[in-house]
Amino acid sequence: MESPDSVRVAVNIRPLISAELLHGCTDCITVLPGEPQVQIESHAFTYDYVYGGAGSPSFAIYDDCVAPLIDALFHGYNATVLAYGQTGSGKTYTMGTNYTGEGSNGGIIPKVMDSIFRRVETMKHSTEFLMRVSFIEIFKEEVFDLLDSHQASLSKVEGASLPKPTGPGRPPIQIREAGNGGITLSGVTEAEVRTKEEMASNLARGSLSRATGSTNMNSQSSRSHAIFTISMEQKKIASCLSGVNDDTADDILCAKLHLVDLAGSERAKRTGANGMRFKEGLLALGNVISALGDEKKRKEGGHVPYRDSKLTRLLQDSLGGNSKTVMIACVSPADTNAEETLNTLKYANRARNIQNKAVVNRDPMASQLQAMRSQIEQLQAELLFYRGDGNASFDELQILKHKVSLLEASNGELRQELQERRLTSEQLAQRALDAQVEKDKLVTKIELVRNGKSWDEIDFNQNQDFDLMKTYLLKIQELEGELIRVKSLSSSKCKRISDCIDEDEDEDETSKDLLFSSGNDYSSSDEIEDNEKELEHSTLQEKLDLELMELDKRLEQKEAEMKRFTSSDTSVLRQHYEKKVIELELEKKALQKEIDQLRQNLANISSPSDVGAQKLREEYLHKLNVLESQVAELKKKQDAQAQLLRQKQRSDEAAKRLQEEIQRIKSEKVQLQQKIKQESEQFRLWKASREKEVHQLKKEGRRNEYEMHKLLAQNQRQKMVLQRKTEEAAMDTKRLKELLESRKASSREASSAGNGNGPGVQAILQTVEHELEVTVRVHEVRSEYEHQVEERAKMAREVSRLKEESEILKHSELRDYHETMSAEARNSRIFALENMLAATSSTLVAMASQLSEAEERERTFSGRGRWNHVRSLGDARHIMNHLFNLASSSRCSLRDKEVHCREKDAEMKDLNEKVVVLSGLTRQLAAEKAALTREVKLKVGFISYWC
Ligand SMILES: Nc1ncnc2c1ncn2[C@@H]1O[C@H](COP(=O)(O)OP(=O)(O)OP(=O)(O)O)[C@@H](O)[C@H]1O
Repeated sequence: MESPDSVRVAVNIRPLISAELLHGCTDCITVLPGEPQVQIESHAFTYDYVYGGAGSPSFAIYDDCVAPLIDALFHGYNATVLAYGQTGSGKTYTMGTNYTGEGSNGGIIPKVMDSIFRRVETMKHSTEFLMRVSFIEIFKEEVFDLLDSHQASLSKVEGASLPKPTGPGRPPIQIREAGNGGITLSGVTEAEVRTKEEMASNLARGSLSRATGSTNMNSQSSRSHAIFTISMEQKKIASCLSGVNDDTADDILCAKLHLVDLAGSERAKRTGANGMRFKEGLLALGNVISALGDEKKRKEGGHVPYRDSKLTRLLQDSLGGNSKTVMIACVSPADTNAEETLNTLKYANRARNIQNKAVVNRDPMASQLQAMRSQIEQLQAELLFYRGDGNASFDELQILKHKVSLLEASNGELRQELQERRLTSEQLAQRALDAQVEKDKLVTKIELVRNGKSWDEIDFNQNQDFDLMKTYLLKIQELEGELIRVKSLSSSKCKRISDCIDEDEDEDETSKDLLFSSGNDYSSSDEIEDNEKELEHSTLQEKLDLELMELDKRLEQKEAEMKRFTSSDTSVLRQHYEKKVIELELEKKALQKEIDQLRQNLANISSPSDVGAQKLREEYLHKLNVLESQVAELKKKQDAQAQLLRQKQRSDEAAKRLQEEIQRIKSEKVQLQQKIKQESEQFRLWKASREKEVHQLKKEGRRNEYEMHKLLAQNQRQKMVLQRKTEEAAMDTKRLKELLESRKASSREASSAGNGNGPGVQAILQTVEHELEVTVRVHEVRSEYEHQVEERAKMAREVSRLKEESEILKHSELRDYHETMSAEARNSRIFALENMLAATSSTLVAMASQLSEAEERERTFSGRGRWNHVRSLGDARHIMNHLFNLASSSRCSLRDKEVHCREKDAEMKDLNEKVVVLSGLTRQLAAEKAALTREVKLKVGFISYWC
């Protein structure tokens, strides 16, 4: 009978209300005519149904979406209608939660009531119906019973910030998980209703007690999540069963329809609804929808955080469970609400991916009930027997005795099992504690990393951690094995005790085996710390859930036992037996008295020879015999009654013991629930801190990347400058060599032409010209070399600074690296470096211009016009002498220059080596950064995977 049903999603767009029109709001939602598609801004979404705007009229919601659910309800399926949306978007209006019973306000709930009772009316000849309603609200993460008579006096809460009364007058309802995995509310009022009017009055009564307040957007805003539940049990009437399949003849179909009106989903700030904790429920609902809506996670069987809030626990069956569900996303078309509307639409879109698995809810206890009924009948027959004065045998009494002994035996077994469970529970608690200790250690380690411990130190501890992980995983496996053992033990016992084990258990076992095998797979893999932690948490949660389920099952069994004890109204029975014993006693006394009287009469008969007296005597003796046998009979009866009374007393004591055990199980359960709550809270905190940490690491990673890019670019620039300078230095050296060569040649020429005139003078002039050029060049080269020396010194400084930087980057801790002061210092250093580079470039530019000037001068000197300035030979000689002097001094300086050149070459070599070292460091840094980024990505991946 199982079939996967997607959650169907409808969007209801209400018209602009007068307040919005007054504010000049415009419609920002477009509905594609004839298509269930809405468009807002640049986003388009497709749903199962769209109402309002250009879509279908709103009144059609019931026929399209809800009527099929009513059909399903009558066929034994659970169903849910859930209204979601921001405040003032029309949830209450659409659901009709504030229906008072008069007329029809067009909402879904009045139509549901109408439809159910019309249908019941047509089926009443063939089917018996038992209908109950409950109405609860979730306010500040507590569940309250809106139909509880204590609450009748509660008035509406004025203003969203006023708290509702709590305490003894308004006790919160506890959520309990039934053995079959269903959720029940212990002690909630389930009012039996027979007519539509009765149902409506319950709804109106509950609505009056609901928490409402005034917000900026809705004067009558619901500040709590309300769930109106209609439970329906139906059974075919025996006389109408001819021809009906025997298997289903005794079926009792029990189904529930939840009508959910959630509180507004908007951000509290905008509406002024501060201090409300319904957000927690909505947030958890969003997480549940995300987890169920994500196909990948669903296929992988990821953890669905139902336990994060009361709302999600209560809607556990409606979302991804045994229910047919329709979600109605209510939106306002006003452009001022566009952002919230978009959020609602996204939320609703995700909900469409949720797959439910609705099954027909046949009462699993129907057969057991039948057995109990026959037991009651049998007991009643027994009672009749003892009330009457028939002489029937004591077979029934023997049967009763046998039953009591059976019950006592089963009770003993249960007690033993309970003891075992208690032991297991203690062991589990111990293990949970151990896990917590390990967790704390890991958290401390993370803290150490964050607080600046170097990677080397962490690496040093890595082996230890790995061992820790291994022991940890071993523990988990051990725990899982034990759980399987306990579960199999429990199921075999249950089989023996009550013969009522579901097929579901096998399914559970299979799924658990799967879980364990996946756990083993996992343990064999070498995952990172976060993954381990998340898995550990979900395994622990699942284990605790299983524990809780087991306890619930146990509790149910005990309660059923208890019911069996109490079903045959023991006090009445006891009173009857006691009365009977007294009656028998009285009767016995009366008979005894009669016997005594007869004996006296017998003794008074004086003459035994008298025939009359003889006859009378015989008559008396006969009567005496009869009476004595009657007394004996009565005595027997009295003994039997007394035995029965003792038996009853024993069973009363057994019931008392059972009651105590129930109490103990209950308190254990409460403890377990608290433990689960604590565990999930701790995990939530851990997760939040991890997320924060990852966020910081990401930020740091980005900063590192930026720094790296900057340093790399700088390094590249420096390399280029260095290369250029090296080339220039090589060029200069070459040019210097050429100059030296030409100077040598000119001196040779000068010495060979020293004795002649004419051409000799010309040669001298040529020499002078050469000398001049040489001088100019020498000057230029000198200045150039001076610049070079300066530049190289600067470069050397830069290189050593860069090296320092690299050292800092390599060894400094992440935290220091990201402190603002440190970043500022780095920035200023980089800025200084850049300035220096700029200065070097400008020097080079200046040098280039100087060079071009020198070349220009050279050109001028080599031109004809220069000869006009050398008027006489004397001048020329004078100049020549001067030049000779200059040449000799320049020769010396050239030698110096050569030495300098060699020195510079050595320096250049040094510099090149440093550059190589620097590049190595840069590569190392890049590798470290890549590793860091990989780690961050990995962590982000895992966190998003577990979210
Ligand atoms: N389809 C509709 N047609 C006309 N008016 C509507 C419609 N839906 C809602 N309204 C009006 O909008 C206002 C807000 O509606 P309602 O109280 O149902 O919102 P809500 O979503 O339940 O708000 P809250 O979350 O604050 O309880 C009411 O005045 C209601 O009459």
